Amino acid sequence: MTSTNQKRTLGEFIFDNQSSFPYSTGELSKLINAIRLAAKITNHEVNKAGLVDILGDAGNTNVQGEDQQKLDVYANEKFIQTLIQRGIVCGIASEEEEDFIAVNSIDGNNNNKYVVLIDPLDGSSNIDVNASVGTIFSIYRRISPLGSPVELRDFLQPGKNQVAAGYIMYGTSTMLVFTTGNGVNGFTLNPALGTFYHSHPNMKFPETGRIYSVNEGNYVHFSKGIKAYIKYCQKEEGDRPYTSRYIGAMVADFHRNLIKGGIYMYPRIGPKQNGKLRLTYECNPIAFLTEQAKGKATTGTKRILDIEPTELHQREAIFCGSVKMVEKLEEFILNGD
Ligand SMILES: O=P(O)(O)OC[C@H]1O[C@](O)(COP(=O)(O)O)[C@@H](O)[C@@H]1O
Ligand SMILES: [Mg+2]
Ligand SMILES: [Mg+2]
Repeated sequence: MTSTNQKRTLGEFIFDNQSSFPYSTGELSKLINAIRLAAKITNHEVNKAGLVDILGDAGNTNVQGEDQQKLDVYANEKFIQTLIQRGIVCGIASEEEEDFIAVNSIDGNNNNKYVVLIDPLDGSSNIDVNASVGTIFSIYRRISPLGSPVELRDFLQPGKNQVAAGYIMYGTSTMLVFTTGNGVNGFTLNPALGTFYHSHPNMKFPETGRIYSVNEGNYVHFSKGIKAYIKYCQKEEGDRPYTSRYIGAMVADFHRNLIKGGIYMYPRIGPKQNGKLRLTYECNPIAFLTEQAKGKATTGTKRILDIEPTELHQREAIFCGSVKMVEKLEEFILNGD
């Protein structure tokens, strides 16, 4: 077992891999370093959530009509502040902000190339019960001309245009997992040293698995095909029944399935709603990681990364994980719905 010191740090990894980053001029490295810093600041508060006045409701609702938790607001502020203070992005969009935020470069111009979309605190319903939560981020190169103010279209690009994406998981340990289009790597924070170490190189989904993750409390609202797939998972046959695991934070359910093999599902809930998860800062970054880890991410009928977003906070159904399990689900949807 290589000791901590023998493992590369995240900073070293970014430095060593900078030349493989798309359009590498160092700006993306600085941006990932800023996300690393905001992650540590947020982690510090998450870890002592019960001791400081950061549990519970913040008393406002966000653009989704959801009650904001104090930690949603805190994480949102810390990530936005850290990115703005470093003047390395031209725009930020967040689950907790109705509109995107235009950011000038340090010299006051609009010369920065990247926009960032974030879900500052994923799994908000887990905060008060001390269960795992996360942060999700997605990075694009702007399409509007350099030197001009950032535009909405810079944030509404299809997921396949992402140059980087990742998440931070605040769980039994704190990890940062990300991709820049060259595979997926995971880093674990050594809290004593405040340093992320390269603990999980080249993460890949097992081709198949025995874990399915879905809120079965919504079962009555699921389509025939999805109900049939869940029954298939529960049937005593071959290597089934599979195990049902649902932490209630997409980041944590995804992370477990990435390591063990499995499928995460958040389907449409009845005719009206288009699923719960948001395309631009939840589904797209998780889908990019999934494909980079040799898994599959779909709406059930369409590749998530091919969807052309039309709204900043639009919702999409998502099924992602081990390729064989997602393909089996698609089969049931094709035959059942
Ligand atoms: O309680 P439900 O409906 O199963 O929803 C849980 C899902 O909603 C989310 O909490 C949505 O994310 P936020 O907490 O960022 O709003 C996911 O992390 C999780 O998988
Ligand atoms: Mg979320
Ligand atoms: Mg959130």
